[in-house]
Amino acid sequence: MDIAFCLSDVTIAYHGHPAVHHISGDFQAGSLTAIVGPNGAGKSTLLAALAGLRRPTHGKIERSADLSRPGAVAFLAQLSGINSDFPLRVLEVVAMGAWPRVGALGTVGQQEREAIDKALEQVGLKGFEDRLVDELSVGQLQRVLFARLIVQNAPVILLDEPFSALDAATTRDLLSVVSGWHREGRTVVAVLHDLDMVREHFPQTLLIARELVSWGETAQALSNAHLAQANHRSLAWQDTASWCEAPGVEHVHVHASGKEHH
Ligand SMILES: Nc1ncnc2c1ncn2[C@@H]1O[C@H](COP(=O)(O)OP(=O)(O)OP(=O)(O)O)[C@@H](O)[C@H]1O
Repeated sequence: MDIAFCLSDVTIAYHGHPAVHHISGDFQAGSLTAIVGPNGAGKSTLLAALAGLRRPTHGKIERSADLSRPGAVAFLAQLSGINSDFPLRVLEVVAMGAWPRVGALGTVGQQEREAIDKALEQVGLKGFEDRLVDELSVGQLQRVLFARLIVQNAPVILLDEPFSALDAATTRDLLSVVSGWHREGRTVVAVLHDLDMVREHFPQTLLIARELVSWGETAQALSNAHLAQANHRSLAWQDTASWCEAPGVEHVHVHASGKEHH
């Protein structure tokens, strides 16, 4: 089977403190994977690195060759609202998904317009085209951002906590979009906290607690032993930060007192 991302000994540090530590493994093309772990486990950091927004401090992430074209890896950051000094309408935000094909200054043609209409219908927002996005509810905004992802039509889609703060109906609708992407053979990776949802809808799971705890079929990856191990590690880093022996990572040891020791 083809590999979408190959991680070799990936460490990502902020100011010398490793947030992701020595992760190795592959994301198979066409897989649907949940990234799970305690708060501060490095999930968002790892996802941002897959998106190419963060460079590993040590080790490397190789992408399959077909993912080098612009827009081939779609990324949805944690929901935080859209900040803009000028009013953006739903249609304009969804049309941004077509930018990798038409360019920032290009015109959206008939074919793209049809894709936008179809995407809005799929997320239940037909008729919302002219609404201002900063007047939408959190759930409606997330539907708009999913419509943008549908229009982008990327082979790889990365989602950071896509269902947090959403009601049951919105979650169900957007989960079915994710399942559809999986059926279409796209590679989907999502950071999630709801383990029941992961067990029901995500065949693969990567459990991280700064270091890799488990990665594989969800039932196995989320065994009680693995979850206990992840919790144990998170308690440990709340006490003292771990050392990183990777070259290029400054050795800083932070004690519970907050004092740094180099
Ligand atoms: N931009 C940054 N600068 C410095 N430290 C950061 C930055 N982003 C994250 N960190 C630190 O890296 C560690 C991992 O953070 P990250 O957000 O990746 O974890 P997470 O597993 O996604 O957490 P959560 O479940 O709470 O969202 C944390 O200790 C965090 O404080």
